[in-house]
Formats: sequence, structure tokens, C-alpha cells
Amino acid sequence: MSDSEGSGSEQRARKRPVSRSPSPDGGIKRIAGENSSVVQSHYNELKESGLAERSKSRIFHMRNFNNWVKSMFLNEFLGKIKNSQKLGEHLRVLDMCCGKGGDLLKYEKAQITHLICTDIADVSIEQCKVRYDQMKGGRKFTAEFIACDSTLVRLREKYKDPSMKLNLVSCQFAFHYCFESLSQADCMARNASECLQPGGYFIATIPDANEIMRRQRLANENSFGNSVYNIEFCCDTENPPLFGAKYQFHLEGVVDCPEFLVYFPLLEELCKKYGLKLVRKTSFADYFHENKESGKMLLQRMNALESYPNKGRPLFGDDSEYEHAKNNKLGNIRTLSKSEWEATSLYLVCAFQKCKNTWDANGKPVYEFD
Ligand SMILES: C[S@@+](CC[C@H](N)C(=O)[O-])C[C@H]1O[C@@H](n2cnc3c(N)ncnc32)[C@H](O)[C@@H]1O
Repeated sequence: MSDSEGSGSEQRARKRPVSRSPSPDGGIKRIAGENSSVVQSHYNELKESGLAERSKSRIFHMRNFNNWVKSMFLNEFLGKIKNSQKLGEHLRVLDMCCGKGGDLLKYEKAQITHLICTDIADVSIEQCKVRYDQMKGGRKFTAEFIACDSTLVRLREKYKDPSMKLNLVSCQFAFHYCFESLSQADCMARNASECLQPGGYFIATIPDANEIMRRQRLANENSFGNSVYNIEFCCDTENPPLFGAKYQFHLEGVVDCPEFLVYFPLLEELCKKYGLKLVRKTSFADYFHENKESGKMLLQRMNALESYPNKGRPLFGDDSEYEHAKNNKLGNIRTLSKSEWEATSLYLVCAFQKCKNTWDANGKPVYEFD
């Protein structure tokens, strides 16, 4: 259940030189954003479920766990930003691919001053705006809402104030959609970076391509997974293209969409082009182990782990899903079922910091990476 850093697939991937690839899209001609409409329809049609319904979901704890990771990661970087600011300074955030606004309360608690919410799914953006309008409290931040494809559109041109400087850009569980093609990934990286002020951060949670490929190699099949998730490859798994390495991702009751592998060294290169320097990359599994003590109270409050045994109440998974918890000597423990852990440990968190720049004779930024 641990991260697969240094796995065979990663070593194979590392051997593949980015610049020598004859065709970054694997030789297949694609229309930019070919899959975007499928993704847009999927999220637009996704029913908004209330807490009562969510708490019956097979992946109730995993969704809370993912939310815990997001909260901890957001707070880690918002904390760094606040520590570097003077009292009373603005704290402006772009939530790129914000969905229905699941992170609005996190921003309110962090006392940000302005939020830009963007998403390709207009229904989600509308629901996000309704949620924002229903938020009460004197510390409420100002906000703007934009429905558009961040892999095709220059977001800056849509902002109320295109000269606005942002402190944080967050893209949660969504950046991988842009790896459909080079032009889309480039557009998204530019959107993540161009309004960030030097010192600001771009943070993201994405599926870990090395872990996905490791599991595919183990399964030796195009399709693999468990009772809560399934991945079915729609590209050559022996030699996946750098862009457009498509797979169909199914997650119990919430996702059924085409996604794309994010070859991380390439993401790093794209970010570098726009002055973003990698400062953190950690698997969800390692992030949990690093932060479970400091985030213990929040884990409890967010109901991010399941009690085992569950005081006579039924468990969310079959009994066989808790073998790892059976032999512990502590009696009652908090855990996730095996299938949920396998699904959540597919992901990684990463953070990039915007560098300072000077300008060359042609007016192009020259970034100061140390
Ligand atoms: C898994 S959801 C995550 C939503 C939210 N960030 C969260 O953490 O709850 C992925 C989101 O990405 C959005 N999305 C996918 N492709 C997009 C694109 N090309 N441009 C903008 N949004 C996109 C979807 O509409 C969906 O709301």
C-alpha cells in the first residue's frame, strides 16, 4: 500500500527522453479537447447528493479522507503565504476546476479575501455560486465564477480584473484532464502560472502515473481495479504516449470519465516554462503518514477514517477488506477498507512556487530559478 517511487515503470519512464519523442501525442491526430465534452457532460449530469445520501456511499470515508488531504495541503501552503505577508494584505486564490465548490468552506476558514472559481461544467459552476451565495458570516471573501475549459481558454482574459495578482492557484483532482494534448497541457500550465505573483504557489492533486503503470504491469491486463475503482486503458500500455495516454476511470458512484496519464517530468518541464519550480511532490500514502499526527483532530472531525471493529455496526466494506486491521494489538483502530486505500493511494500531491523574473530584450520573462 505504499508509494511506488523507483518502481520498474518509473525507471522505464525515466529512460524515455522527452525531447526525443517523435510525436508527443503518440502519432495519433487529435482535435484539441476531443474528450472535454465527455468530461463536461459527465460532471454536469452528476447529481448533487446531500450528507445523508453521501454517508451511505461505499466510499464515504475515502471521500472524506481525500477532503482531509486537500484541507491539510491547502492550509500548509496558505499558511506559508500568510507567514510571508504583512497583516491585512490581500489573499487571492484561483480554484481551477472547482467543481460544485467543495472547497469554499476551506477558503472561508483560511480567511482568504478573493476567490476565482472556474470549471468546464456550467451546472457545477452554477451550484458553486449558489453555495457561495448561501454562505454566511462577516469574513466572507469576494468571488467570481467562470464556466470555461481551462485547457483551451486563457483564464486571465475572463477575470474581472485581468491584472490581478494571485497568491495561490489550486487545481484539485483535475489537472490530469489537460494531458490529452501538448497544447492543452501548455494552456493549463500557463493558466496556473501567469497571474501568480512571485513567491505564490500552484498546488494540485493528480493521479500518480507511475503507480497506475505499476498496477497495470502487475495485473498484466488493460483493465484492473477493485470493488470501488477501475481503470481501463485505451492506449498502448507498453509504450504510452506522452500526451493522450488515455484510460477510462471509474470510481464508485462519482466518476466515470476518460482521464490521461501525467508523465510527471513533463509536467515539471511545462511548469518550468512558466516560471514554476517544483517544491513538493508526495504520494497520498506518504502525505498521510507524515501528517496523521498533526492532522489527527481534523481526521476525526472530517470522519476520514472508519472504526474497526465498528461497535457492532455494519462496516462499509466486506469483512475481507479489513485483514490489515484485524491483527492490531490496540483493539479498536481507525482505518480505511483495503479497496478504498488502494483507490486513494493512486494519487499524489504536488506544489510549485512562482519564481521572480527579469525581462529579455524581446520582452520575454527570464525566470530566476536558483
Ligand atoms: C474530480 S472533479 C474535482 C472538483 C473539485 N476540484 C474538487 O476537488 O472537489 C474534476 C473537475 O474538473 C473539471 N474539469 C475537467 N476538465 C476540465 C477542463 N478542461 N476545464 C475546466 N474544468 C475541467 C470537471 O468539470 C470537474 O468539476
